[in-house]
Amino acid sequence: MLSVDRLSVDIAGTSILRDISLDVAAGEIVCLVGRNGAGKTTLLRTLMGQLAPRAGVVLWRGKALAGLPPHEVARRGIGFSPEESEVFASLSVAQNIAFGTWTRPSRERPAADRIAFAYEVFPKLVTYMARGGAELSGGERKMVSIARALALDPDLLLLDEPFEGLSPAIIPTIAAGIASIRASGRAILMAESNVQHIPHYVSLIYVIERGEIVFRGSLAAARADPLVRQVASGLA
Ligand SMILES: Nc1ncnc2c1ncn2[C@@H]1O[C@H](COP(=O)(O)OP(=O)(O)OP(=O)(O)O)[C@@H](O)[C@H]1O
Repeated sequence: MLSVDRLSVDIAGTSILRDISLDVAAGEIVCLVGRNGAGKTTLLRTLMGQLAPRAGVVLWRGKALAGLPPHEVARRGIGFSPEESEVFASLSVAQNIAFGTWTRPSRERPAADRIAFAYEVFPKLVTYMARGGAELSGGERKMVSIARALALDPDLLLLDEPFEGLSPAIIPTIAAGIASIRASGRAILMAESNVQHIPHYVSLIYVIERGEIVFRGSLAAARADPLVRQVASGLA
């Protein structure tokens, strides 16, 4: 479904990602693990078309994404919830979630159905619909951010550290939402710096260190790997 082949990205003349190769199959949950500054956000932003690679190929359903702007990448079925959530403070929760649905018209699934699915994933949001974006906790903002991405009906959802900075009390709610997204058959590529946050049903782990993939394997293999133990926090 998504195939990344030897992707390299420079920012302001500095090499940030080098020769990244990675695959996500339909319906799979793939986790990109690495410490802060390893390059996880840079990779997700490049996949979304927010950064241009220096070299390499990104294929989505067999077609190159090179040069497409972020809204075109989203139209092709890739959604993104950034680490900072990026909820619009001046819009209500309902407006934030509906925002942009017109950019992905679909005759099979009208916007109302896609929005309804987003509320099914995070039922608590129904009670906050009228609340302003500026009046939300970090966990509520995270739910709105993921729900907004879901309302565009992505087949692949990119989640950048969805648990980062959240209160422990809200983490199970976000984890349950991710589980229901997975149950709906959508694929997820999730960046994470803490191995304890990785769902046990993850299909594949990639570990990124200083802009390079240094490990690819199962969660059990990752937990047993001495190199992974050095670069990923949360390993017991
Ligand atoms: N706009 C930028 N200008 C210069 N350097 C940048 C820029 N964006 C990212 N970097 C650098 O690229 C490297 C990778 O950053 P990135 O944000 O991708 O890491 P990360 O793994 O997502 O970590 P974090 O969780 O801390 O965001 C870091 O060294 C960072 O300082």
